[in-house]
Amino acid sequence: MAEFENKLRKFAENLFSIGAIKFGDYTIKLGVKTPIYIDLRVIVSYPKLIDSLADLLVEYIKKLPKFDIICGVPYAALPLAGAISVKLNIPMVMRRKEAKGYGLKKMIEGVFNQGDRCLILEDVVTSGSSILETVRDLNNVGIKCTETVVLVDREQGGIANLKEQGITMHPLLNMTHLLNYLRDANEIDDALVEKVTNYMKNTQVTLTEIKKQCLIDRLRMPYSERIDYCKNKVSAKLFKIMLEKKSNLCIAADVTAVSELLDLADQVGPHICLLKTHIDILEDFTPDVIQTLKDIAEKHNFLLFEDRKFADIGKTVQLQYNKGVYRISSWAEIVTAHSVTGNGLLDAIKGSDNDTKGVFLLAETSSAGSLINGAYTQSTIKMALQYNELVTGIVCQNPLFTEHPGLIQLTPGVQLQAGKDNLGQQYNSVEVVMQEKGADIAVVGRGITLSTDPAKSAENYKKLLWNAYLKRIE
Ligand SMILES: O=c1ccn([C@@H]2O[C@H](COP(=O)(O)O)[C@@H](O)[C@H]2O)c(=O)[nH]1
Repeated sequence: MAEFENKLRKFAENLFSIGAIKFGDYTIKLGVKTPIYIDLRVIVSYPKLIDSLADLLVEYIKKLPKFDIICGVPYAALPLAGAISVKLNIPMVMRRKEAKGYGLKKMIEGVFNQGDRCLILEDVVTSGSSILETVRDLNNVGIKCTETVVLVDREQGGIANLKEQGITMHPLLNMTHLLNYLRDANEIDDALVEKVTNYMKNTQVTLTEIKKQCLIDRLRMPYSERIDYCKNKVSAKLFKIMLEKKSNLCIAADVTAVSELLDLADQVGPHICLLKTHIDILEDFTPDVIQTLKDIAEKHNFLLFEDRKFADIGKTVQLQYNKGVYRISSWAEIVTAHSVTGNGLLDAIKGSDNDTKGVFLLAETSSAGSLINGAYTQSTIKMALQYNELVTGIVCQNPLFTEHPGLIQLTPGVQLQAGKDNLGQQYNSVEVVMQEKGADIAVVGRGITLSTDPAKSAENYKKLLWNAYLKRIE
């Protein structure tokens, strides 16, 4: 025991001597001011220190509940997590910090199994928010987290905040120990110890504050809470319809006869929040179809959504949207657009008002061999955020923009079972799109339109999708 404490003292003194502990006026995460700053990122320059610290941690960790994998909170804890992983021969996973919000990039790198128990390693804890962000991303891929080992606990609320979220923190050192050890070693005086101790007592960070500033994850938020984040009026309206009808089902009404379209709309109407059309595939389209369609939409309380996938220069899109036989802007509350031609296209759709218009931007497609890459996806999300008063959401296949609960993820390529058609369309099951792929609304076409009883089939999809959503936010 005394021997272990001596090692901790030595560790504290070493940290001070390499400049990892600084006294002065600093600002840390969440805008908190501090008279002591601990920056363990410098330890990468001291391999022997990493080695001896890893030995100390291994000794400490052996007393904790068993775990299957280890994850260091980026970045300071990563080299230590690596060293411990090697010493204990326990695999490590890494949480990508920079991948947030774009591309097909996985948030968690490494090999793991669903249900694996993960020990989280963190360098310094103030409020616990970085650990909770890591836990969120690990939980999202099915990894369980209940324990975290922390090198230094600043004693500003971290332990309690983590406990509230079901995580037990095991600090190697806390601030009180650290200050005492440094004073015993004549590195700091009593006045400084008192100053830092008072500061810690007066600057406790609560879980509510953390949740307000970070930890936003649309995948875990109920639709009802996301309405307040919507900048586009149509998104808010859509969320309200979804909640009223308990439906996150969009039908892809890809039929070629007007009578079929109207019949289908009336049959599936009670079960959908959106009816998606490709209006130009109707062989007998006449403008009066639109009024009938609008009446059905009103009767069953769903929105009309033309999947036009605009992709031209702004001027042409303006004409395509407002003119021609289809006069899309006069009836479709939502349209789709590619981001490929840039802002002009959205300016064209926006026109002079955007209160009643919504756009889903395509950031990924469900088709095999798509040429869209991560950079394009990322730029599309940026564009969506820039035009957030017009953009309802994003069409994509992966859980992107999780920190933007006001945007809706629309995911096509959904059937009861995973599969594909003979022209490159790829399907995921309801559970996969809702629980793994981040869909808020699933688009189902032939899964319903080709069934013998579309109304029944739509009702079934509606229930499955809604239950999958409820499970996701549990
Ligand atoms: O990436 C995309 C974008 C749009 N779609 C459209 O969704 C439906 C899917 O119909 P299924 O019959 O369920 O395959 C269709 O209207 C597509 O144009 C998509 O599939 N993938």
